[in-house]
Amino acid sequence: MTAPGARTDEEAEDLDVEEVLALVKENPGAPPGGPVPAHAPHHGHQGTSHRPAEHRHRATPWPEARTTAERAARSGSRGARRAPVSVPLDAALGLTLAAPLTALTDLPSFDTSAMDGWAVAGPGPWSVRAEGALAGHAEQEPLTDGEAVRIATGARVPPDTTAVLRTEHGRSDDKDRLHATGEVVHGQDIRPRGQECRTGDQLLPVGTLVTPAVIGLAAAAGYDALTAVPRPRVDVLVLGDELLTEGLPHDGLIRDALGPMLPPWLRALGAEVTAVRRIGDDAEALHRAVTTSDADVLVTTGGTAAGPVDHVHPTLRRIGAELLVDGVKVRPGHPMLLARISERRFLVGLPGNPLAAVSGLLTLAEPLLRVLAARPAPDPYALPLRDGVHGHPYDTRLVPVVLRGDEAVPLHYNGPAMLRGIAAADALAVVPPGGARPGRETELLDLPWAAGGIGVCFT
Ligand SMILES: Nc1nc2c(c(=O)[nH]1)N[C@H]1C(S)=C(S)[C@@H](COP(=O)(O)OP(=O)(O)OC[C@H]3O[C@@H](n4cnc5c(N)ncnc54)[C@H](O)[C@@H]3O)O[C@H]1N2
Ligand code: MOO
Repeated sequence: MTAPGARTDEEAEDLDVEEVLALVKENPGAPPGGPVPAHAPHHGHQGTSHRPAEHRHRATPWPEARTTAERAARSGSRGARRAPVSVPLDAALGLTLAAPLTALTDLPSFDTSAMDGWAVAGPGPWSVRAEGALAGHAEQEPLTDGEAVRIATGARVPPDTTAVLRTEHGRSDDKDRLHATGEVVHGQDIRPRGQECRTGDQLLPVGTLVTPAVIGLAAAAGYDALTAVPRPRVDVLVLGDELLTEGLPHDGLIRDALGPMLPPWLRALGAEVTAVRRIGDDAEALHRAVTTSDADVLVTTGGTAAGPVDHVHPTLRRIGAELLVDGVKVRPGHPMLLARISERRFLVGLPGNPLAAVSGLLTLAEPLLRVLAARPAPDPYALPLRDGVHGHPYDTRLVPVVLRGDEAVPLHYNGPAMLRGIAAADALAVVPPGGARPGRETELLDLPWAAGGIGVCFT
């Protein structure tokens, strides 16, 4: 039973963000307490008040939406993942190993000098051979006791070498005999064959993300190509008649922010972007684009809500797609959706409001693409919020933050239609329903260019 004056869940879901903020301020008992950053107010249609009640109740809680997206990518006999392929080293950055990296050679593959100096045999002084040993050159004759040869770092040490004497630790007398200026330890500055690995040793397991260092190790270990999970192919379909691809906004037309933003972001999430198509608000063109694409994942932008030209739901119904997520209890971005359009193909519907699209990207596309690309899940982490953040009563909020020391600082300009906050952000804070007080530990979603910065996002 509902207490007099209290709002029911359904009524509260009907609140738009401005109303929710007002409600929190009016009620001193409601969290969060303390000062609240002056978030820019949200304008336009924020709420679900225009949507039919049965639609609202299908909205999935935010954490569950993410696990649904992961599960969808895993379902089926071998999951929806593409079969492993052999990829040349220079194209493998950001992929995941589908076979262990096993050494094809000993490393080093021969006994090597670790320093520039002389290879020596037995105790000094030594007579020095006329011809030196350079890296990459033919093997030298064995040394005999009392003999030395000039040697470069990385050169093969001649057979029967007992030590390498660094240039700075040797001097020649007037008869051109070489003396050590200090103690010479047997084996010093020789890298023995197989010191790092033997042929057949496993260097890295299946599932390793291919970083620049992995590419370097693979090359050193004899590989020309790697067996890897290919990037899932993604077509981006940008909906909306109001969008310009260049110049200044005019006459009610605005610049398309998502067409330029999504491809590099999707690549950072492990995808290969195979096409970016501008569809307009044309149901037939959307149907054609969806049914003729052979991408693994279609990402649409806009057209997810219930307006007269919102064609995503009708198109999914027309092709008999299975809606796995139809609305998420998250602000911004709640009309986002995930559908299975055939056994191994998916459609992620991102809302048109740009920050709402980012929210959909990180809530649905990130887990889906991560599993399809066989990337490891990032370790969840949390930091205290420096300032309190108002929450929605029932929905999670994603709020751009910068990381300063051990704190996350919420940014202004976090309205659904704004990119100003996220463009300056290091991460998105996951603010639970009800909000967060200053100092509260809050889960953070890293942005791909902020996390470790290995640059896979820019490939
Ligand atoms: N009756 C309802 N109206 C709205 C609801 C609702 O539940 N019922 N939800 C609101 C929320 S929340 C959001 S978010 C938006 C989502 O709308 P759509 O996904 O249908 O997107 P559009 O209507 O096409 O566009 C919304 C907004 O975003 C601008 N936009 C679209 N594409 C781009 C782009 N590529 N670059 C920059 N800006 C873009 C577009 O011009 C609109 O201003 O719906 C609310 N309404
Ligand atoms: O306002 Mo809507 O929550 O998705 O951006």
